[in-house]
Amino acid sequence: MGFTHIFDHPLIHHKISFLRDKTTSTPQFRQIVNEIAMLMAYEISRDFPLVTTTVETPLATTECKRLAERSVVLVPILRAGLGMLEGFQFVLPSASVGHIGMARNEETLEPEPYYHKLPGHVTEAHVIVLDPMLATGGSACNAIDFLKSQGATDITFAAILGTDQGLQKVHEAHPDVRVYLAEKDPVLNEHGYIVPGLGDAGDRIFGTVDAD
Ligand SMILES: O=P(O)(O)OC[C@H]1O[C@H](OP(=O)(O)OP(=O)(O)O)[C@H](O)[C@@H]1O
Ligand SMILES: O=c1cc[nH]c(=O)[nH]1
Ligand SMILES: [Mg+2]
Repeated sequence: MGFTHIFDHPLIHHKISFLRDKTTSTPQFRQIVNEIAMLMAYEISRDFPLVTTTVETPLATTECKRLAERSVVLVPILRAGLGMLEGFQFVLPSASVGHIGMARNEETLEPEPYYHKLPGHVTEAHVIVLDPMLATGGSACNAIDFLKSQGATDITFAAILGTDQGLQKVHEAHPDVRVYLAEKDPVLNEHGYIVPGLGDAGDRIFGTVDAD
């Protein structure tokens, strides 16, 4: 089994309770998704490598530690993954951003990719894939397959809610990929939705709950 980290932190539990609440408005939902993303970024970056640099303070010359340039690429899976992007960028402002567009077919639950744009240095960087929902794991695996086909070797997947089914699928296909979940839920329903979950993350982030 690959690496899984499930957060157990009061701030994260508190914030997720508002995401689950069906009365939470779209602006609030979007704000809270980004707040959780920011907290996740803090933990995910715990082991990031540092380079030494020389800095002139107002008083002296000193050696400091900084993250290497171009060392992180954030890859939100459209649409819902975009909801986590600002939170990660707040903590990692120098990270480049790649995009993968993917929509799950509502009948088959199979992911259908429709767009991709990645920076060239995805091959050397630590790639963090963002998507609030890890349900069957199909979208995550498809995105990771694509990233590896483009030369990515160092990949982390960050989701707010996930299931055992999704985790198992990712770890079986990609045992080298680290998975971070803010919380884990017990089941998927017959439509592939996480239960109790929070509904359709993309629709709640972008205000399209009433779309066709
Ligand atoms: O683990 P899976 O079973 O593949 O399901 C998870 C996927 O479903 C949702 O996207 P959706 O297809 O609703 O697209 P959207 O982000 O445009 O709403 C979610 O954001 C994941 O990408
Ligand atoms: O519960 C779910 C499952 C997949 N995608 C979502 O947005 N929500
Ligand atoms: Mg959706």
